[in-house]
Amino acid sequence: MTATAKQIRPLIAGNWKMNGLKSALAEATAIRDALTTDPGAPEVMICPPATLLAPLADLTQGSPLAVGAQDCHAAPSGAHTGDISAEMLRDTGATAVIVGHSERRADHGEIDRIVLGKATAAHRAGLTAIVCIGETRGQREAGLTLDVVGRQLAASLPEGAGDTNTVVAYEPVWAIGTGLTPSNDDVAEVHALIRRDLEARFGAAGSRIRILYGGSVKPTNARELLALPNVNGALVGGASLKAADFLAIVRATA
Ligand SMILES: O=C(CO)COP(=O)(O)O
Repeated sequence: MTATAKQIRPLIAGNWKMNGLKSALAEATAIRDALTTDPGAPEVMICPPATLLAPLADLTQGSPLAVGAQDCHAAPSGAHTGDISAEMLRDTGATAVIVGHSERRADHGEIDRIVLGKATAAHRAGLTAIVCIGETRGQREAGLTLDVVGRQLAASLPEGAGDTNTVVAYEPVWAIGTGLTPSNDDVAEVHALIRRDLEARFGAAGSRIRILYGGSVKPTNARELLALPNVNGALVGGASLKAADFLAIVRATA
């Protein structure tokens, strides 16, 4: 049976990217203090830079605000200067890690095989892998969106993916940080494709894996985007840096 949107608890995750000195913890504290533990409330997560993972995890311990990282190495330990393993992230108190963000795909040449290794590492360490996929502007204009997204999804998700350890984030590259978003129909079309592929590969678990939309989600457009079929939450960049904006997006799931 296909799970309905109502049965899937939405996730609103903030990706702070390379933003946030210690002073940013004040925003996280404001977010933490505004969250409720209502069963109907969405799950809420902040993914700060690695330097803030441990202090944020301390700050949010026992609260409804979860902490995620932005990247991990595929290996558990070893000679990889500057890298951080999924096990080390887990050790900070993080419970999730974003892998395959388009900025890492572009800046660090992370192809699907590398993303797959990182998602596998996340699972090995007991973290939820938030696996990002999405087309560039050129690919959309060439009519390749569904091909690209389908291919990235198939090649980036490990065999052991399920609804408790995996979240998929659809982030059209051209919508990130630009103020542009796809039309509602276009978002719904891509999310429907992702859902079909997840169900075909993972069966019942595939119907429960959360599919987030990301790319210029703001308080002004969140309610509309979050109401679309198979949109089970949002991965928020710029608007997650200010508590008031982020909380407005959290409330838009109601
Ligand atoms: O890349 C994003 C989240 O991972 C989206 O960023 P913006 O919300 O700033 O467009």
